[in-house]
Amino acid sequence: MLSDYEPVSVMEMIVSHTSGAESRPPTVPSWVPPLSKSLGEPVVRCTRVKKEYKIAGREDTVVALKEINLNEGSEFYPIHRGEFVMIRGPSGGGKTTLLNQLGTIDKPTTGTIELFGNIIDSQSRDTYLSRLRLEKIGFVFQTFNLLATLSAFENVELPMTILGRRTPKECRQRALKLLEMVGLQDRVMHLPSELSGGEQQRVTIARALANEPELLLLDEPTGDLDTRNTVDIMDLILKINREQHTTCVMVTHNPDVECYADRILYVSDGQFQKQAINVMQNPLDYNSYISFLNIRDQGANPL
Ligand SMILES: Nc1ncnc2c1ncn2[C@@H]1O[C@H](COP(=O)(O)OP(=O)(O)OP(=O)(O)O)[C@@H](O)[C@H]1O
Repeated sequence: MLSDYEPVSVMEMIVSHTSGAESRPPTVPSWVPPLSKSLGEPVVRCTRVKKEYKIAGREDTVVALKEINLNEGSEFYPIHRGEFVMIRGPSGGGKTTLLNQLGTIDKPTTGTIELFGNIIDSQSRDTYLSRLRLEKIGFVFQTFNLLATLSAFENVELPMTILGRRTPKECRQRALKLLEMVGLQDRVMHLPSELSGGEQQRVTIARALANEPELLLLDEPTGDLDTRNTVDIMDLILKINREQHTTCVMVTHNPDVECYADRILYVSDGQFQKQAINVMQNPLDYNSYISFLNIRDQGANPL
């Protein structure tokens, strides 16, 4: 579906730079510095990462990622500490496969991923990957994935108990603090089924932050939410990104939330097709966001 990543989005109207293999002007340097805010050092790199899936009962494979690069030698530069990157592109293009590689849920068939100095390749052991995941990465999915029989509080406390770096008292205190941070101090003992969709996603975010991850991976976190909750959740993610300098990588189909990212990577046919860098710096409040979308829908450039 071309419309999924062709220049129709909010970001495309406010973007300062796009690049694509076929159209890159010769003046664009191979390494483009992030423009939107002061970022830290490079923390995530991909070097010739290829992912092939074997299909049961068949000889051929599905190539979901075709030797992608996210490093200094490529026009798609590494992800920097504190950067907010979105991944967009058509269905089947390889977005979730890429997120799974960055999240150590899956290993590349060939090539290497570097995550905060840790190298991942086809030989990486599952115990090494799961430890990395527990210590460094927080996940937020579209479908919340909360444990149904545990309260909001217990869901947030659980990853800290598993990691075992805090005393039980510290785990409890931190779980309460995180639930307060996401605005759920009055819903602490509620089960997931007793919470709205937006509230459940807040619990998921609090849980993802429990072990102070360096990388927050989000797969369509607003996919099941209405516009009001989408804005609230995006504001919360942005706050975490800005205030705690947590590096965020988010897959989305929604062009209307692109304005929250520092950089958008467009993935199609298993490759990065282009990237856009946001120079607009202003998170939008709900009312300006809605009028922004209305203006956009009327076909006028809001700027
Ligand atoms: N476990 C698997 N086994 C075989 N093929 C797979 C597997 N997972 C994904 N694929 C294939 O790899 C390609 C990329 O899939 P992926 O889920 O990464 O795309 P996507 O961009 O996230 O799509 P969507 O937006 O629909 O979620 C697709 O052709 C898909 O059919």
